[in-house]
Amino acid sequence: MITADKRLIVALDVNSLDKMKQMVNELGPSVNFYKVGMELFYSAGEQTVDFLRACDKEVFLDLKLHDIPNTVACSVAALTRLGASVISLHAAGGRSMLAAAAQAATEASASYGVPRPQLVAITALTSLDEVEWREIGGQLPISEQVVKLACLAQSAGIDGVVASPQEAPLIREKCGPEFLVITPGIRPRSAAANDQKRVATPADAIKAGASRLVVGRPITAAPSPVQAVEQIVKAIRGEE
Ligand SMILES: O=C(O)c1cc(=O)[nH]c(=O)n1[C@@H]1O[C@H](COP(=O)(O)O)[C@@H](O)[C@H]1O
Repeated sequence: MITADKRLIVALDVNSLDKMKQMVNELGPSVNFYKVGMELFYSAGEQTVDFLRACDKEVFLDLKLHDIPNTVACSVAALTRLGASVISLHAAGGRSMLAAAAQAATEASASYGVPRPQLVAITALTSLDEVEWREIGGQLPISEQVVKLACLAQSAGIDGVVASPQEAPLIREKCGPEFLVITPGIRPRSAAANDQKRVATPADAIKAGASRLVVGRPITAAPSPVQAVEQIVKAIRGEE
């Protein structure tokens, strides 16, 4: 079995603790970073994060917070207690919301005695293409809007963004080498796109400047999830 690579985050998009445990046990030491998103968290709650932490796995808690600054700050404080390494919120919540969240993460981590989670801002969902983007009022091309939101998030004290690999080079150029760029919309050449529109292969996402790749169905729905992980990790390492 291949050694784990923290640049791969596997999305555990299942609806029960049992199904989650089954996938984590199947993947074993080949994966050390998992994403708990809305489906799993709303189905099984905090015990999902507790289980992963007990297995020594890192967690990206992807609840995509988007509300007024006070509500998001208090939610970030509550979630910080769980010990996730990364928490997501929407860049479209605006500067005050982003700054309040960043401050809450710092204060809550000190008061709970846990490491400060990194906050990442959702820019434009990878399921959107230019047509749907204009339909919701997008004025700039998606790539320009994503970079604009990335710069806003960075200047408000946010640690990184979630964007498609297609925008990663522009974000890197504007926000520098330290800024976290997490890219879903990852599809190995043989995998179905499903509902994703702005996609790239694992190798291309890394070349584009992504720090970490989020991959769900190409692994979890594969005939052999372990083999799918091996292929993706090799691609990330430039060994394919
Ligand atoms: O925040 C995310 O992780 C996210 C943002 C985005 O723009 N697009 C996106 O697909 N995601 C998540 O990334 C995962 C992608 O899953 P697959 O399409 O199955 O690989 C899902 O859990 C989505 O919720």
